[in-house]
Amino acid sequence: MPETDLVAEMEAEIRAKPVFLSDVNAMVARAARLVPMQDGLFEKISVCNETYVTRFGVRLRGRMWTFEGWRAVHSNHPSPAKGGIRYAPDVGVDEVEALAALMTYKCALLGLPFGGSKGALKIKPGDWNDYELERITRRFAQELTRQNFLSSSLNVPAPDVGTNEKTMVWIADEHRRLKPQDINAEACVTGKPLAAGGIEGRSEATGRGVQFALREFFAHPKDVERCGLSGGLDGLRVIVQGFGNVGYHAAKFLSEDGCRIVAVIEHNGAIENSGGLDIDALYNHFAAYRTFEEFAGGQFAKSSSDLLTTPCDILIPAAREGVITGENAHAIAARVIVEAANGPITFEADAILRDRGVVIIPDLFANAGGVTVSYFEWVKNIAHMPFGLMERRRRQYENTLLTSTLERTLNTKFPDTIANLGGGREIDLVRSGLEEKMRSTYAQMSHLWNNAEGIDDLRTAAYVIALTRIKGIYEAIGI
Ligand SMILES: NC(=O)c1ccc[n+]([C@@H]2O[C@H](COP(=O)([O-])OP(=O)(O)OC[C@H]3O[C@@H](n4cnc5c(N)ncnc54)[C@H](O)[C@@H]3O)[C@@H](O)[C@H]2O)c1
Repeated sequence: MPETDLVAEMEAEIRAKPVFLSDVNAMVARAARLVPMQDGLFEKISVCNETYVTRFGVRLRGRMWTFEGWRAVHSNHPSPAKGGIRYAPDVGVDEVEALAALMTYKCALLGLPFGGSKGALKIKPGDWNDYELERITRRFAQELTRQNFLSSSLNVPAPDVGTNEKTMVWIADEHRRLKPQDINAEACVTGKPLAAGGIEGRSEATGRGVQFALREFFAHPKDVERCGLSGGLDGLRVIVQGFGNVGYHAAKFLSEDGCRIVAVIEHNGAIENSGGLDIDALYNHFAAYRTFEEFAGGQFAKSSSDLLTTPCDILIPAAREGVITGENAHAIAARVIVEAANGPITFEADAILRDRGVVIIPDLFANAGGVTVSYFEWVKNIAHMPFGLMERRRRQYENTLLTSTLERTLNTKFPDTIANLGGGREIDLVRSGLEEKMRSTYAQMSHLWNNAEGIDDLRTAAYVIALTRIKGIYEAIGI
């Protein structure tokens, strides 16, 4: 390509992509003014500790291909650092560092014992078949292991945009081969398939968390009043952008709660139905054709970018960052925006929406279901025991303390039945554990929003809680 074309292309790329990291830092800084800290501590908290960049070659299709990847560790005040790995053709270091920073604040907000990290590989997954993706992923895992950016005690990735449980199990297997002496090697990554060290409910977890986040919001009538809505979720019109892991599960669970999913927006077109889309039928169609075109249950629209501003009650961006900007924020019709994606609203748009009374349920809370269930998976791997079994063992132990002969006999003869009845199945434990985390976290955020001076929105409330916890850790450690 001639050099002038290359420069024009780079300029277009910079214009097209807002500086995501500055948006995140500006939002955190707004909240940091409300958290008293010793001089210089906020700067230490907000910078990214280290970013590893790798360029490695893989021989495929008769030639050498060079791939570029990153793993950023924003913080490791508690270790391991935790955060997904993204495969996308337009990803860059700014995006990875911004996402790593969000992980720090998300884990602190939810009270999970992790620092923040994120990784990415510049690749279009659809250009490669499974065999090729496996070879590329294993090579990436070798680099991360070699540099200590992959390990159960230091740095634990998970799925994100363009990656899934297959990607995770390739990473885990490659790491295990390189570290055969590490009894916890399996816990070097979460989001694995159930048959290979995963946990029930991880693939649905982020969408499930979005559902729980909205349920909690609607369980607080005073909060709901602030955006001009009333009542519950039943019958509300929802638009979802992105129909991948997070968008699909969020749409599915919210339609089960009685919401009408009136539009789903993808990168190559959108589908609308004012009466509500059949999400499972849409999922099957999209899985088969990778487009909504010719789906019988709705009207297809080729141009999808302006659909974010279509009338609805709840808007759920679940694709990429920076989709609601200073340009379209004035025209958003939704009264509630749930940030299922990381960073979908720019700093500028955030201010416009707040002025307009739109309630934003912020990313560090709304999409925390994924990392919360990842935490359960990591604990399960480290403990080398499935949760169902842990629960049964606990009940067997309790049984020895039971006084009634009948209870003792039932517990001994039918331990599975009793464990299942009491929520001993892994999926029940995962769901109830997640629900409890989302409920207690929302209650703290809502309390600050309604009572603390200077906290006028849920995002600031979330960051104030996260920063207060992180500050407490730094002060306790003494550095
Ligand atoms: N997977 C998780 O557990 C998890 C956890 C927390 C946060 N997130 C965040 O949720 C978002 C989505 O992640 P995912 O795991 O669902 O990814 P995914 O790759 O499974 O799905 C993303 C979907 O968005 C679509 N998309 C991309 N650009 C788009 C655009 N401009 N307009 C409309 N659709 C577009 C893609 O075609 C794809 O179907 C990301 O921001 C990610 O960081 C994911």
